[in-house]
Amino acid sequence: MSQRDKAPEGEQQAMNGTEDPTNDEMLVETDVSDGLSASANSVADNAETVISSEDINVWYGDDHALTDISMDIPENSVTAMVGPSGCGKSTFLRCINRMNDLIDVARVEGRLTLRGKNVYDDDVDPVALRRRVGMVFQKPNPFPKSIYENVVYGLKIQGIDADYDEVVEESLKRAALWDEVKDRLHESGLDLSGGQQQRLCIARAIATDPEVLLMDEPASALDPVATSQIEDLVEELAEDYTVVIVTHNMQQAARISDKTAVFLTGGELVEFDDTQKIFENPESQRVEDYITGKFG
Ligand SMILES: Nc1ncnc2c1ncn2[C@@H]1O[C@H](COP(=O)(O)OP(=O)(O)OP(=O)(O)O)[C@@H](O)[C@H]1O
Repeated sequence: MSQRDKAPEGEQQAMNGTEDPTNDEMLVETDVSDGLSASANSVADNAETVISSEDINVWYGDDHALTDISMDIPENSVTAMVGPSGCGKSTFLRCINRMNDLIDVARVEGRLTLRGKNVYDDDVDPVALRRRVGMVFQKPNPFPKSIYENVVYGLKIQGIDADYDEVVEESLKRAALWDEVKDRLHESGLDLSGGQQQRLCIARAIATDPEVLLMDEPASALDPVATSQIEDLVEELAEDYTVVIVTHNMQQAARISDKTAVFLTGGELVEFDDTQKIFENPESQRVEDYITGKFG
């Protein structure tokens, strides 16, 4: 790993938020197609591909975690990654912004392009890539700083000159948090509720104006009200960003995503299609069994 691949302190802290203390997989038989929202399956046929994965394989040492993953993710949409624990969803997410570079034993092969450019080319700076591809983790992980400083953190460490007041207001508004915090911007981000902290992390991720937002189970540590706020927010964010979200919650995937990728044990992408198709009429029996909770 080269020096510049190393995450700055803040990103390293953010990495610490990836452990998975919960497992809310649907283990009972259920009809999740009821959750399909009006927005599901709404990606325009001519939507441009933003991320294209071509035969991506990932190994951790000798363990083959992802096998020949190929999919095209359209712009301004929500793509959900679902599948049982350990099937490689987070690993795939981390391929998109090269977070796997930070794991010494990880090896990635294949092509993964962002607007046509292979992010694994030698001339791609992973830090610059992560500016274009923001990430939000499972556990809200604001820094022990003020709300204001949390939002401008990425801009400051990257030395980006901007009207910080404007960025803070705009980012907090986009993250649906402004009204709740506008009078306490200089209080600690750690004093917010869990749901507010997660929206602060979303504001921090969008402050650097990325094109893509990766979200690794962003609501699984939150209560139902905060979860619902995050779901509404994700749908709104897809008007401006390409959102890729990992979730264990089938109803959440059905509610908020336009495309769904179903990974199954062994790091295999079994089906990738419009969310409505996956939940109402999947091609694969294994996918049908999984989404109806016949196996976890
Ligand atoms: N840093 C790592 N070092 C070694 N093996 C890893 C590492 N991260 C993940 N793995 C392994 O890779 C496989 C895929 O893990 P990954 O976390 O991507 O799955 P997941 O589908 O996101 O799981 P979950 O839903 O439980 O978060 C698992 O077998 C896991 O043990």
